[in-house]
Amino acid sequence: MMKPSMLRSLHSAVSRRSSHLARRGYSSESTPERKVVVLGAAGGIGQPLSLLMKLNPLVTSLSLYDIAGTPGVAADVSHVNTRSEVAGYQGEGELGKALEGADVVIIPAGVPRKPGMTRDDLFNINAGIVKSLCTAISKYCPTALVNMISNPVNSTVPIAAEVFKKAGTYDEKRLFGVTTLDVVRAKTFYAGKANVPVAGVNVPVIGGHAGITILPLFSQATPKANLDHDVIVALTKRTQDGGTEVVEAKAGKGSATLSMAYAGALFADACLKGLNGVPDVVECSFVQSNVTELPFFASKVRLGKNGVEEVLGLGALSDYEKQGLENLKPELLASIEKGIKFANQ
Ligand SMILES: NC(=O)c1ccc[n+]([C@@H]2O[C@H](COP(=O)([O-])OP(=O)(O)OC[C@H]3O[C@@H](n4cnc5c(N)ncnc54)[C@H](O)[C@@H]3O)[C@@H](O)[C@H]2O)c1
Ligand SMILES: O=C(O)C[C@H](O)C(=O)O
Repeated sequence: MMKPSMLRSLHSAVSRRSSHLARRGYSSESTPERKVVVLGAAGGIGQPLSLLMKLNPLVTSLSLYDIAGTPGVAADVSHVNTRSEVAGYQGEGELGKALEGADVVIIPAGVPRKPGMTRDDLFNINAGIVKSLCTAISKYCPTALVNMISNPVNSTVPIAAEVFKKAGTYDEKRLFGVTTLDVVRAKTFYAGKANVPVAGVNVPVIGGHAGITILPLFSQATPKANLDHDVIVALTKRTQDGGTEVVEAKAGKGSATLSMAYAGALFADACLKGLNGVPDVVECSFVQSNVTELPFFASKVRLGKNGVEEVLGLGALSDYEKQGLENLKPELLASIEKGIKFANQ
């Protein structure tokens, strides 16, 4: 028989734990049912991302779709003893069922780069894939938050917007280009140079997701460090070339998959927390925007119950960053216009 004092301390430990989880948006009593769909779930990103979403206690239903290979991935992931139910769907005939009732749809479907390619070289194949998947989203889950990972993000997000507009389902608050990997890289590289613990580092990354359109704002990085200008220039270039660094190291076997799965899981988790009403969820993302004259732009975004609650301004930029911002605009605009044109052909 447990003594009353022991019962009291057990009870207070449990309530401390539940209020800690509730603050992080994880309380099972207050957490609604959430369905997350991964399109391209059998791929290099899709598989580890599916596992990470299975580990997320905010997810109750995990739907894994691909043109092939999903029964195996779903069977494998479904044995993990966490909250969500897992279902695998394979082939276009099952896409509708995969999407129905989705709260968040994550799209890592499409081909990755090989050495020597730009992300734009993927346009011809991936634009068509994204167009058909977004057509299905507008039909089967028009109110889901869409997390676009497929490259070139600078064009695939505008393609998705046009598809949704044509279907009459476009809500700019619900469409996100996932640029979290740029933030993850900027944080890692900055922590190394500033010699600070990476867990406490924050670096906003604005613009887009390709080469010079990726603009990390190290002048706003925290904790502050007095890094020389040439170090900032090198950090900026390394962040912009982070994807290429991985593509070259993989030598023809694809691009970032594990770090991308991590970044995609972080961003989807932020979307779920926003949907669940957790306050002050802020992440960088490539969204419809009027912070510059470009129609889509990555910056800090506050996430809420309807997706984007507020697109935050850029804050103060250094002269180097101001120049970087002007330099990226023509390329980013051309990629956005290319996507819009493709979707309207
Ligand atoms: N946003 C980012 O930061 C970021 C980072 C890394 C990679 N990416 C991009 O993510 C994409 C996927 O990369 P990967 O390494 O996982 O590639 P991968 O080839 O390993 O996997 C892609 C998966 O997509 C599937 N697929 C193809 N057509 C499909 C369709 N119509 N419907 C559903 N699934 C389909 C394939 O069967 C495959 O399983 C690439 O375009 C890559 O450039 C983006
Ligand atoms: O670099 C790529 O092609 C993949 C991705 O966009 C990345 O940044 O790693």
